[in-house]
Amino acid sequence: MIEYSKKINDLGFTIFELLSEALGLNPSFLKDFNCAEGHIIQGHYYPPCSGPELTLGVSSHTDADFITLLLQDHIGGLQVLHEGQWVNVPPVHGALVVNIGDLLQLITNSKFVSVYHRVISKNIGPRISVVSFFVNTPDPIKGESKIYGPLKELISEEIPPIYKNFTIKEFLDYFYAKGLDGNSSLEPFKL
Ligand SMILES: O=C(O)CCC(=O)C(=O)O
Ligand SMILES: [Fe+2]
Repeated sequence: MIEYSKKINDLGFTIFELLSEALGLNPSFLKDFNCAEGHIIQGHYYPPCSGPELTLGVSSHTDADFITLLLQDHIGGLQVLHEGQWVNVPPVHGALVVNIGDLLQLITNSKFVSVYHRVISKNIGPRISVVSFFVNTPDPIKGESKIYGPLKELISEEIPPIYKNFTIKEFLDYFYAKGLDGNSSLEPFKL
């Protein structure tokens, strides 16, 4: 697990470099902005379900982070919302899914958009997935919480900010209080 975590960390840094370049910024920009500072790894276990049409593995949501790197096994079940339709994300051996999270949407002023996804239930399994969230968390000792908002490099008179400045604590408190209810965590942070 430690080896996996190190590799995912390095991959995350590379993806942040590519995303920074895609935004026309210095490759180290998003990393220097502490986007990869907190790395949370979760293991999910989905037992086989006798009535899969009656429930979901994980309900529709967007991730409350900058990016997510997701490893799913051969069972499948992950779906993304594309043009109003749920589309299967078939498992590809050795491949990771990269999702944009809400925090990247906020700081890029919606240049990158977080993706709604869910996991359907199946009567086969169990299904196992390992999910790595790149997020900045409040300092556990000092309690300090970084302030984020649309990057000044990406806003101008023609492209005004869509979101207000917020602390990571405010954002995460709202996300955890709201739960995965299918609504966007971005609403209260809109200007
Ligand atoms: O298990 C999966 O494939 C996805 C889980 C997920 O979306 C999440 O933990 O945020
Ligand atoms: Fe998710």
